[in-house]
Amino acid sequence: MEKKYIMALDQGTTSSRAIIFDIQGNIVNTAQKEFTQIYPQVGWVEHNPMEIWATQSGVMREVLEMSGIRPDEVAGIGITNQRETTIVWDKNTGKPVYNAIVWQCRRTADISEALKDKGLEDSIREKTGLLIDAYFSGTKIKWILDNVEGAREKAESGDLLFGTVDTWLIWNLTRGKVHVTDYSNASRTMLYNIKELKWDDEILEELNIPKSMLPDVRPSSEIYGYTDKEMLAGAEIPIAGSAGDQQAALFGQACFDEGVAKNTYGTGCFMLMNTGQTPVKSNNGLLTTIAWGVDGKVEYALEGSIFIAGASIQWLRDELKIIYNAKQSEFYASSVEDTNGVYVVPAFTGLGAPHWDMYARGAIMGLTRGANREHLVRATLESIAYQTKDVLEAMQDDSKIELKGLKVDGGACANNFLMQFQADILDTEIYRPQVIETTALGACYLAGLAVGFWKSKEDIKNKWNIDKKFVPSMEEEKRNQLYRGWKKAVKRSLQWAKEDEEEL
Ligand SMILES: Nc1ncnc2c1ncn2[C@@H]1O[C@H](COP(=O)(O)OP(=O)(O)O)[C@@H](O)[C@H]1O
Ligand SMILES: O=P(O)(O)OC[C@H](O)CO
Repeated sequence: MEKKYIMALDQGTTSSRAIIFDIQGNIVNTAQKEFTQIYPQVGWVEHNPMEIWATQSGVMREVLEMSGIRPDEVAGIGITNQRETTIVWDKNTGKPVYNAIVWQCRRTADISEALKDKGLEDSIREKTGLLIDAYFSGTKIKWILDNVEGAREKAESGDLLFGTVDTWLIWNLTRGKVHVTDYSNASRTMLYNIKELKWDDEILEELNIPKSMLPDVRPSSEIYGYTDKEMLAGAEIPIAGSAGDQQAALFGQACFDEGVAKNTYGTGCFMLMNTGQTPVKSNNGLLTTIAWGVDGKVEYALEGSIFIAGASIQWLRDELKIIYNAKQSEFYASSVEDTNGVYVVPAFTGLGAPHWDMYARGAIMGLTRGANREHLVRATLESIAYQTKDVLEAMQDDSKIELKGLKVDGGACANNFLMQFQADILDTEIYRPQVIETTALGACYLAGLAVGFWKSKEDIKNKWNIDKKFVPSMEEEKRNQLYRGWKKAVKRSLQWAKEDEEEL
């Protein structure tokens, strides 16, 4: 049977998606299913790994059926995933010993603080490129081993496996035959030495994590294994690519050259800049991370992680109930000339880059008697653009590269008001591609390269097509004045929860 398609499995924080692409890199069909978010305590976030697998394998079958495509027409599967989220399972039964601890979960803040108190910040940064934070997988594994009955003994006797979501999916797709991850996902565990390309024995010892639990780390584009025969009507499809979702988006945006960056506007916002084969150390609160391992070499990126972006629009919809859907935010924001002096700082789960303040909390500043719904909606959208500016300034300073333009993707980049305001406040052109599902596209390209569906990165670069360019048109004085107001508002939100605790 002629191989005409590549399938991307995009396992995100709120939903599992399967997308089929043709040889032009166009989307043929998509199937998507949301799954349960579990909040056992304030600040804790979990997913059920079996539900992750059930939804992901379900949409994989569904997208084939709805498109009338036979599994043996698919040349390869590429995987991309929410990063850092931690799953530990028993290799004999295939059953997780605990729920997946999600990247947003703050339960290991104290384990992280303890590492900082021991003065390990510099060495961990040097080796892993990361700051010590509950965000990453390392402390989450330790929590499971310390808190789930019998887990440590089983781990020490070699019966437990750890994986980020890519690893969990590959293990299940191959029915337990393959236990691997790719460089980009390994670089988010806080256990992996991104320069020497190996699991770090000292950090493992510090966190008391047996090395036998860890997956093999492999390039982002190669055949790891094949789907089990019983899964898709006897077809054995090569699982041929894998990358964390933000790195996959960088690849899908064809940011292959040094100094080229993208920003993904989803639940959070993640800006990554390709820094080539050099890991650039940040002096401004950015992360150094592996972009991918492709063509026999590993490339790096600088990353600014913003925890709340599109999620603030969900907050307007679900909590404040002042919009019916995300799209409506554009209409309200455009119906007023400005925010009437209102600023929203959506620090609902603290602030990520470049502030890294676990104790910051959300704030609405500058309210006056005339402030209305439209102003609040506009201020919330503007906050996404301001947070991006904070990150971009840090990135330019670290890389010494002045960005000439920024490629964008993710659900919220469909908002034209937001994109124009972003161009204005950055004073930089914004390029929105025709395919904004770049995360899945990146996974598809990585798999396609491994199975020879596409020949080279050049081949892929030529497929990048623009939908719309946003050109800055704001006066410098106004831009500076608006941004000063934002900085003032952020200052007021920092350390809020901590002071509160002290007062109590
Ligand atoms: N037109 C819009 N304007 C503003 N925000 C939007 C718009 N459409 C979607 N969003 C936001 O984008 C997010 C969904 O984007 P998506 O890329 O699917 O995110 P994720 O992969 O993180 O789940 C949601 O938080 C939603 O509120
Ligand atoms: O699933 P997303 O799009 O919210 O992305 C989550 C990131 O990978 C977290 O680091």
